[in-house]
Amino acid sequence: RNRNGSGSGQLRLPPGPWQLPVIGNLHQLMVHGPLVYRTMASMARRLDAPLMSLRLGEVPVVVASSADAAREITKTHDVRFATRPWSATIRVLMRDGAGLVFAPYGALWRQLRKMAILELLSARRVQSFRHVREDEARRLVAAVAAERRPGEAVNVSERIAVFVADSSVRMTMGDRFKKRDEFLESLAEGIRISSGFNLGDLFPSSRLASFVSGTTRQAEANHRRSFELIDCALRQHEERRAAAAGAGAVDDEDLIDVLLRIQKEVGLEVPLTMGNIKAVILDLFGAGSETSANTLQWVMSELIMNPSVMLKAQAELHDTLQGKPIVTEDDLAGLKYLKLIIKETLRLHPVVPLLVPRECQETCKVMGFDIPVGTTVLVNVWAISRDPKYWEDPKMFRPERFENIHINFKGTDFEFIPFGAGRRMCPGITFAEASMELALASLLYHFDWELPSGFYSTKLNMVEKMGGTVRRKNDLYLVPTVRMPPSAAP
Ligand code: HEM
Repeated sequence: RNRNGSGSGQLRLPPGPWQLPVIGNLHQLMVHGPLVYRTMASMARRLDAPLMSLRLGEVPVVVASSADAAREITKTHDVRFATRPWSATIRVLMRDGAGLVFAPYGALWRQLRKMAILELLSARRVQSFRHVREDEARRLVAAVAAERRPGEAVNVSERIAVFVADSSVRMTMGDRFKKRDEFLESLAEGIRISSGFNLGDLFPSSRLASFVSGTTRQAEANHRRSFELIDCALRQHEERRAAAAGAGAVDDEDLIDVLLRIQKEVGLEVPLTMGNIKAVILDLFGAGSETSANTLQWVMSELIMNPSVMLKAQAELHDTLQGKPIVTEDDLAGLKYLKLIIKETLRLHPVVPLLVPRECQETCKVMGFDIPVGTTVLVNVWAISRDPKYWEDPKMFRPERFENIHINFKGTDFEFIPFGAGRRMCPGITFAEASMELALASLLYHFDWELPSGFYSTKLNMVEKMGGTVRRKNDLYLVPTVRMPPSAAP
């Protein structure tokens, strides 16, 4: 074990594995491939270190891997860890103004956060988009039915991603976006390059400037492209509004309307620039789409491997709907088992497994160790929610485990925080739940699902891929059989 960290003086840092000069612990992480949350979990277990020090290139990192450590970081010392590290990449991506996800802790972040909680992602706002989700869920089942050939598989991953993307775009700009595919591509790249594991960000002061400038160039190109596409979305939005006003039509506010209205309000503590507005729009997609879509893909993967769970969920749906032609959001409240399935999936497959990185703003003591100012702090939610200390048979997919206990993901039960906790916790839970529940209920109500012939559920490939979020490495292909014909839908 080391007492690492150059210049740490007499500080008592959390224990960590041996470090090499220059690269620190990168070699131990990289040797096991890109699923770093898994490698970090086994390192922390081996060292019995709920708080563990690492150095990734030049970046000092502390990883919290127990419920107590997570509570200390996100609750007890909340304010000290309430800012995000700004790498060279993030600086480029935020050049025209920060959004909510990366805004440094301070007045701008507070204002954006308040706007998100009270206006953009409030329960009332989420409710106001009900018709969009119901309409997109109908399209989802219609698309599966149309694509289906007897005995042939449908790309479920793709259908789910399209459902989530189209609903998000419509809630944001009131309509489909003509450049949706380009936009999603640029967004996925932005998420990947901002995740902090590229060489330029790990060696910010390096003289080997080529990879630093390579990273910066890539970030610059991505930033330019994303902002051009947002400009395009804003223009399309304006044209639509003008046409609607001309026709005397009155529409619900979409999220762009809300943002532009708030921008004009007097008395804002910090003026909102168009740069901030565009960054928030990007945030809503970046933080909301891949996360919800990937979670749904993991749900469907687990259901295929656990057919008795799928049958139980379908039985609940049929009992609740009593032959109604489609699932509506009124039906969701009665679907208790379906909600447990989503909960259990968030436990086994937290798609943001290390939370979004925090940075220590002020040297402080946590669990008897010193965390120096400037340290990047990660919370290994993946490790915590599979730890046998808190979970019986942690690797088993068993939604029933949540039946008689009051553990929830709302940020107070630290053994289960897939959305984080404290001031920086995800503000999009209600938004995410609404689309995930409706899409899942619709897929299970209208179809039975099987693996293509020759595949066995116990052999389903569950290999993960880490981009900005954790997704399936291979798209999920399943064979649907119609159970309740979507054509019966109005
Ligand atoms: C299954 C779906 C989702 C998961 C698992 C998830 C998870 C997370 C996590 C782990 C964080 C970091 C929390 C922390 O640092 O403690 C976060 C932050 C955030 N999420 Fe989500 N999220 C989801 C869906 C959404 C949706 C649908 C939206 C909005 C449309 C959203 C918006 C945000 C924003 C804006 C932040 C940054 C908050 C801040 O820094 O103050 N998320 N999310």
